[in-house]
Amino acid sequence: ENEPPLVPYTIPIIGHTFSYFFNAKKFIKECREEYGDAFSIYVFGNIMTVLSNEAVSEMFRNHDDFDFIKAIHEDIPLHKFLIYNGGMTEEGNIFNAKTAREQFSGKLDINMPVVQKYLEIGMNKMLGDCSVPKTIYNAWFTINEIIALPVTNILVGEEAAAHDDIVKSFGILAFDMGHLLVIPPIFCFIHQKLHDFVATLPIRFGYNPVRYHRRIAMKRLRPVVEKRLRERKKLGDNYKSYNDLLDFYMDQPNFDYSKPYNFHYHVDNLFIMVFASIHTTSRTAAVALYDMAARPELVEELYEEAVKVDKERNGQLTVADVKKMIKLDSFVKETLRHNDNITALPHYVKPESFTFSSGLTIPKGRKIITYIEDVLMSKENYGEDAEEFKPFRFVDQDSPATKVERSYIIFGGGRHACPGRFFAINETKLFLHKFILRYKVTTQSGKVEDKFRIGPFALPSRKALVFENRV
Ligand code: HEM
Repeated sequence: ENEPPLVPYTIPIIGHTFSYFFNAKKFIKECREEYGDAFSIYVFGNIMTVLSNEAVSEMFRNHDDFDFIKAIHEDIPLHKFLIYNGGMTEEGNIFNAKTAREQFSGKLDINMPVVQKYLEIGMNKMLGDCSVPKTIYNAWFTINEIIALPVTNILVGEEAAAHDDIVKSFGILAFDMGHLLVIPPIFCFIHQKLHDFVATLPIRFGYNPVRYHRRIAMKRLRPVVEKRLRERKKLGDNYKSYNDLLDFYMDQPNFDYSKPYNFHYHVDNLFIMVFASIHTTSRTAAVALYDMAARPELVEELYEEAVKVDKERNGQLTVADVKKMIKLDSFVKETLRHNDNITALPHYVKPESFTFSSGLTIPKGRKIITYIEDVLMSKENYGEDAEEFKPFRFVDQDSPATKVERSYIIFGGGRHACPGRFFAINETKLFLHKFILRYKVTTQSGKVEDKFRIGPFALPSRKALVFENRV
């Protein structure tokens, strides 16, 4: 009773699947105009409730009533790959959130010099000298390799991260798992369990992308852990902690290297952080480059700001200096706002039912998804020109890219809003800062490139970017 309206459909079983998958922008917009903040559609054999504006804020305020983990496992069966820690669990997620908050975002002063040093090394390696212009298709992969280097250093320390294989492995881990996401849930038309069966078929035939990555991680991390255990024993209280996640895991009360598979458990936890931290930030940095590439006037303004901040510090920036880059911050926020996903953040209803303040009720087990485009492009919050790309929209607005607001849900909202966002934004800004000082980038076509679309979701464009040294 009193459920959000179910949008009518004509073809049984198929329902709205085609409109949602091939024409999501128009279809969801029309539904929203007709049915308001909450409505249900029938896709891939299931009813899904789409939420916007106030209904989204209510969902974030009552986050404990909504299950994100079940929705993630449905798309990527992490629990089947990460066999030693069970993938993402509620308990594990509390620990991962604490890890991101304390070890990444909470230690920016210590982490940023590491990021700075290795971004420069990564850029040298992957882009290097562009006195002869370099054309790169699908630049996300290149940016991802650059970003993987500083993050791997923060995850496992300089000694292990000196090995190219572990950096490469951490960089591509999320892409390897992402391949499985491409299996569309067509079998859900028959039954959800059939989809689960098909999605996990590669594993049944022995394909587990994590196995290869685990082998590399074990090979590179074991000698470092063993060395540190010896140091800990010898130095006792005088042991000087290393500033990396590996040492943090070694400090945990449940770390016991002598116990079989205990280290595997911690490596699986590490993989979740790899998954959460590299792919997300490299995607943001890549989209920002594509956004910059067709807007030369924007780059020149950012360049002026970059030179000013850089001169004051002779190239060695502190967190306070990164904060001073207000134009860059605004640009990064605008890039994130224009991420072009139509829907995002699927969750499942946990209690018997959930009732919104509007009186609409959804039952236990219902899948919900936010109409993120509507929230991020809301005229009410961003004005009449909400849909325009205005890079300096947030300058002097007391609205940094990290600030979670009801109209800016790129990092989620409420108690479970992304705890890694301070690290992510600082790292992205540092990447762009170093990049702008050294290079110029243009799209090969000379126009703004559209993102690469998979149904309602958007990924960085795969079109060519041309990189040149700044003279
Ligand atoms: C631009 C980059 C990033 C974006 C867009 C992003 C986005 C998000 C979003 C939307 C959520 C909330 C999911 C929900 O509502 O249930 C989230 C949660 C989370 N993110 Fe991020 N994230 C980014 C970077 C990072 C980084 C760098 C880390 C780790 C250092 C990280 C770690 C986490 C963790 C652990 C959670 C779960 C928090 C919880 O459930 O309490 N994220 N992220």
